[in-house]
Amino acid sequence: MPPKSGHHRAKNVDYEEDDVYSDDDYYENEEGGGMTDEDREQMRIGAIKVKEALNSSITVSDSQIQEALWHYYYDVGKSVTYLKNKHAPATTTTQPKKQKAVSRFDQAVSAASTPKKPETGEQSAFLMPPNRIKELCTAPSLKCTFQSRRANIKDFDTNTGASECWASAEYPCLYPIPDVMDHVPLSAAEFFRDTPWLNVPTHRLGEITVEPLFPRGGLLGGSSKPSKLAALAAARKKKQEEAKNATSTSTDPGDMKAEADKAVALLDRLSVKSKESASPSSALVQPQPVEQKSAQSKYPSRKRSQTPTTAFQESETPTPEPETSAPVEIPHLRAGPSMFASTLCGITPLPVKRQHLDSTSFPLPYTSTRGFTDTNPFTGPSPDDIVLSARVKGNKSKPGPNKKPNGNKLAESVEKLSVEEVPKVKSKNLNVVEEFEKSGMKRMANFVVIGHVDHGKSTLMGRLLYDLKVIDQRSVDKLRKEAETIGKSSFALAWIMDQTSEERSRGVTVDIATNYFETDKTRFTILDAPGHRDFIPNMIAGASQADFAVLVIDASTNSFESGLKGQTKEHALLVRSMGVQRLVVAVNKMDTVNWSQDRFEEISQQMTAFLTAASFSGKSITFIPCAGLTGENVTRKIEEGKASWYNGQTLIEALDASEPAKRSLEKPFRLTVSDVFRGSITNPVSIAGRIDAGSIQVGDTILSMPANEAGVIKGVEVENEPVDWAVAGQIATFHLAELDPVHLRLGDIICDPKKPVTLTKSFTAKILAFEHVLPMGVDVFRGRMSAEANVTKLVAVLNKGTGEVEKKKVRIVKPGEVARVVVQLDRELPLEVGVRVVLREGGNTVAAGLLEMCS
Ligand SMILES: Nc1nc2c(ncn2[C@@H]2O[C@H](COP(=O)(O)OP(=O)(O)OP(=O)(O)O)[C@@H](O)[C@H]2O)c(=O)[nH]1
Repeated sequence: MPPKSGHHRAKNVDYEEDDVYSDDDYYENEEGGGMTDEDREQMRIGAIKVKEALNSSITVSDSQIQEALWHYYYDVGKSVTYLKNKHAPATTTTQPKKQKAVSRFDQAVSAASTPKKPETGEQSAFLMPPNRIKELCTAPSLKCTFQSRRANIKDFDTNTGASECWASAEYPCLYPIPDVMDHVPLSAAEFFRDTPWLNVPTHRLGEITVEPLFPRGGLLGGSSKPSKLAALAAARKKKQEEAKNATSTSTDPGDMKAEADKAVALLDRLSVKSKESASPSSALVQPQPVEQKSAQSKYPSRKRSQTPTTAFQESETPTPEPETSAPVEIPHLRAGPSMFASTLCGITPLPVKRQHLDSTSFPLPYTSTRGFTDTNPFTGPSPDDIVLSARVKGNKSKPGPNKKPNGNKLAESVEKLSVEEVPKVKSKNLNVVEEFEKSGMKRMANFVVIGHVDHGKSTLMGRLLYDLKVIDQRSVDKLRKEAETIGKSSFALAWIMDQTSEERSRGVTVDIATNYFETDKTRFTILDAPGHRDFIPNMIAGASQADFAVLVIDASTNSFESGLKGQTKEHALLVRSMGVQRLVVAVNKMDTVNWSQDRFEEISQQMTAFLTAASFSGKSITFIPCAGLTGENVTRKIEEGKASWYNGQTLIEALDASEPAKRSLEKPFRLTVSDVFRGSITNPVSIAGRIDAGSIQVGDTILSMPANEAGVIKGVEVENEPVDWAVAGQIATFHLAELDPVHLRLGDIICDPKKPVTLTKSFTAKILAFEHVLPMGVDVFRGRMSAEANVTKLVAVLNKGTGEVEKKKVRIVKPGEVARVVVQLDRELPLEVGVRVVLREGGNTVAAGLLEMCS
């Protein structure tokens, strides 16, 4: 049952006359279990394709096909493979080979029952009376191994009381025994009374192997996934095995097959810019071949994790693989016998020999780690030094007239023995704003790539990075090969951005992917957002870090239209209400419409009308025709003769023409946490995020809100290079000290402890309504932070242009209206005036707005 939308709730309200809407609107999304028209259409077409592909090779119901399509986001290939794997084995039971081997048990059972002629194609099927089936499946005293004797009940005939069953060595009993069997009394002993092998001596009886009676579940029946712990253990085990295998070069064809099977899992490791490679210290633990440090390593990207706990689990999972290049001497760690044991056993205890561990055996984590100087335990004074220096300080008599021994020396020295807290991380005490101005740093811009699912966002960004040589040819060739192995060759460029195996196998972006490139003028950060509506919260997190947006639209027939009904409009509205003013509209896949000028103009006109209505200024919107797959008009002009009607900018020129965003350098430091992870062995607590305001430098003390816990900035990295400071607008990584990761959550605000962000329980906001808003329950999103809340009061409807009050006593805010509302949060959030939030309800974006007052 899909969650109720704002539409639904609105229906129960006593409307004013002008507020009445047709019922069709309200139930638009309710039919079809929350499926949109577009979903239904995709489902219909997908089901036809799947049926064609299955080619009546296996019998699968429509609902099973639909389940598979839904699960795989309408990916026909994946759905067909899944259905084949899931249902094909049933046909193997009919293979004559297996049926030949009818066991004596089966013969006995068959003889005792009333046989029914097997149906065509199911020669092995035979009838078994229900009492027998029940005996076989349930009799606790029956000493038989059901691995070879399980009965599968295919169909139960209620008239005859007979079930059509077939014995199978591979398939467990798939259905519960029908209740009607309970009425047929026949014990196991009776059943087997005349069988010669009943008198087998007990010591020769076989062991019982109890197989689960019911299916373990899968896509269509419960979860077949292992628990997180089991998955973790399996991943560890797999990793260890891989490490073992890596040491011995095997040419066994079996190994090669196993390798092929693991293709998808390996993709992560083969990824050009994995999380591990992003970290200098992880490179230390797992040395990479020199050629892997190609041009792209300059701009490695990192996928964001969903939750901080996951982030930690994930980062802890991969255990450092042993270095295979140098033989590692395993130290003998077993302790010698104790004195007591030696006396008892009469052994002369050997002199205690200190274990000498050379640096290759246990490499110190900091031996070659950049930026370690700050964390070297010997650079600072030891605890003894601290006490000694405090003592010296305490004993130092201050010059001046007050220098008089008062007789109470002990009390005086204790008073003076205040041990000053020596910061573990030294600060250079820089004037960061001056440093920034002096640095002559290129201007910086972060842009979020938005648009409906599959409109080509990741491919377009992959192409941009490839053409700008951020990604080298070798890496792209590798990706292409890997994509081909799983039949997704058209996604090779998209894989530059989409790096998780889930994203790659499904062909769908799930979370924000970050990457960097620069032009002569600007250093850009790409935030590639997922297009699928299920991942809107992730898209919001990306949009909250952006200075401007690139809206990608698929120009191909029907795709633009279906995108309009889907996320094209929703994404555009969201970024606008989150403060984004500039929009580059990439009219993509122009190759599919033969670079038609008419199509480009049709899309431009329709989108201009919509975007200006959504309060984007016409001057801030640029339309660029392009084709990410072929690369035309991305960084190079369109091939001559293809689109002589267009002589405007390429995509990269349009990006470069964007005005740099204003940076609030002088404001108190604010950072929105978008990732929490283990940076390296020496940096166990690291966060990443965009600096919203102010500046920061190594050694600064920070406060994590809402936990209200202090910590110290131990290191800063911008684009994976260590730096001394960072300023507003930059997306950076921060290694923290003296802060327990339990106090960090995605979406938290890191701030200046002297000017901390306030915790808010209730706020007044100016919102733009996407759906009907009335006093209702909502989820408030800010970056990756979210909390349950209630819209408690509709204060007024405002004029869109001037913001003046147009109507008080509001009972409902209609879609498209701007209103002032009061929102009560279920828990305190670090929110301030001027912050932008999104209100969602039941998976739909209801409104977005700007905080005007917090309390
Ligand atoms: N013909 C053609 N196909 C393209 C073009 N750009 C992308 N595609 C194809 O469109 C499909 C989807 O591309 P993606 O880049 O994954 O789309 P996306 O918008 O990033 O998808 P999500 O991130 O999951 O929303 C792939 O099969 C691409 O090969 C193009 O310019 N021309």
